[in-house]
Amino acid sequence: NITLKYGAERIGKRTDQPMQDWRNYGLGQFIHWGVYAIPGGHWNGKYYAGAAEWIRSWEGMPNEAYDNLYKEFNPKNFNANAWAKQAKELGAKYVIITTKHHDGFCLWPSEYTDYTIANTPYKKDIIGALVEAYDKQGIDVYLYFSIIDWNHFGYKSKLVTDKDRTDYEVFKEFTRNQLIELLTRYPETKGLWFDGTWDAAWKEQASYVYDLDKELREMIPGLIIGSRFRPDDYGNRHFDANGNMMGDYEQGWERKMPNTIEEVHGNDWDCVMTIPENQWGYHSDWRGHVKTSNELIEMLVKAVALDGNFVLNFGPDGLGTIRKEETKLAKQVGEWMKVNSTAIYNCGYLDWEKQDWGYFTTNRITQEKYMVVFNQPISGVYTVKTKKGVSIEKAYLLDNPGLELSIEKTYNNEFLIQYNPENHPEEPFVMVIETNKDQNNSDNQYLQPK
Ligand SMILES: C[C@@H]1N[C@@H](c2nc3ccccc3[nH]2)[C@H](O)[C@@H]1O
Repeated sequence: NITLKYGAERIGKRTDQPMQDWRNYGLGQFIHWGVYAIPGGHWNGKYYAGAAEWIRSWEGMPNEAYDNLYKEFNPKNFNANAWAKQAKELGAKYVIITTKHHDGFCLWPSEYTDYTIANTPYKKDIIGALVEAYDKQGIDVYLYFSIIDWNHFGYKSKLVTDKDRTDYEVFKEFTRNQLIELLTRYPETKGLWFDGTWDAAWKEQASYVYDLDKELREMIPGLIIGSRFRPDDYGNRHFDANGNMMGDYEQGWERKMPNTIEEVHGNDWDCVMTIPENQWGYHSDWRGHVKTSNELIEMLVKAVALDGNFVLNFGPDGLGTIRKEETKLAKQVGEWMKVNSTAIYNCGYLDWEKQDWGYFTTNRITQEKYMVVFNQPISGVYTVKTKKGVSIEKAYLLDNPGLELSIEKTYNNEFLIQYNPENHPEEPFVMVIETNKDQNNSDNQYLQPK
């Protein structure tokens, strides 16, 4: 074990209520919005192949041109209540909103820079409007904040000269001021989602970030901050030199997912996912694979089945409209959630062997168990291997509890549930299974020894 001053503040999951609420969300919405939505991945008639929110870094986009875009930012179609209502219908329990992306443009009227929404034709506080609208829908609000800030003179990716260092000190205080400003203006914030913390310059700031982390957490009790914020004494991120996670949940799953429970190391985690292959901000020409609702639902279920949260990204256009492809998917996923969210909300990992037909989830509060089916077996036989002493007493479809499914028990304690629907289901469906243990749970005030 290596002695660290700035390593993991805790081993194992946080157990307080705010974190239990976070753990039980299941589904979240990411919003990437900013001046990058104006060019939407094109400039001077040329197509930008990278992620649209990175267009400033493209040699086809002169910095001068990009840095003046804010003077035409006037999203006349922006309607925070419409976005929040759509998120409610999607079934998102929380939202993560970009306050400032790598370009440094602030969607709130920060007093620490002129590069903000206050100095655009639109003028009004976008973050304030969104926080209020999502709060009204009962959707918890988290703020995304990029440490990388291409607009600030003091931002450096690495510290070489003495001047770099003195400039960077100014940048560190600017960053601290903006974060305190955000939590002061929006005390409803439940957490911060940091990004852009991979630079060498930032990785040298263990002591400053450790103190800033503490200061921010003291401002809002229960504040939730992931692993993509602090570096340890040696510049390690996410996991310190002893392999312990820093922060409250692992933020390493950007556009990718774990496949086994071992890969999540017993930590809470989120997967943040784009609908196209790699576009967070608005790109008017999505190329490559655009995920279907069934693909997104399977990712959501896989995340929950492995004790994580799934955060689906939306990138509104330069006028504040959520594009039709995203609206369609929000509706499709939302319709599925209306019928099946019982297997998502408050659910997590069940330590039974994964089967080919799909995923197990279990409700952390009621212990009810679910089978979410993506691959219907030709045989109509759904194999379930339980733990020793656990037998399946009952199985039925979540959306048709009256139709009990037949169960066969084999000699080596496997259970074969038979289900042959007349027609091929068009989308994933959920079976509920009840075990002898569940019966005991419901009767446990009588059966357990005094
Ligand atoms: C949540 C995502 N994180 C940002 C990002 N920038 C990256 C640079 C290199 C590799 C991965 C990156 N992800 C993306 O722009 C988006 O905000």
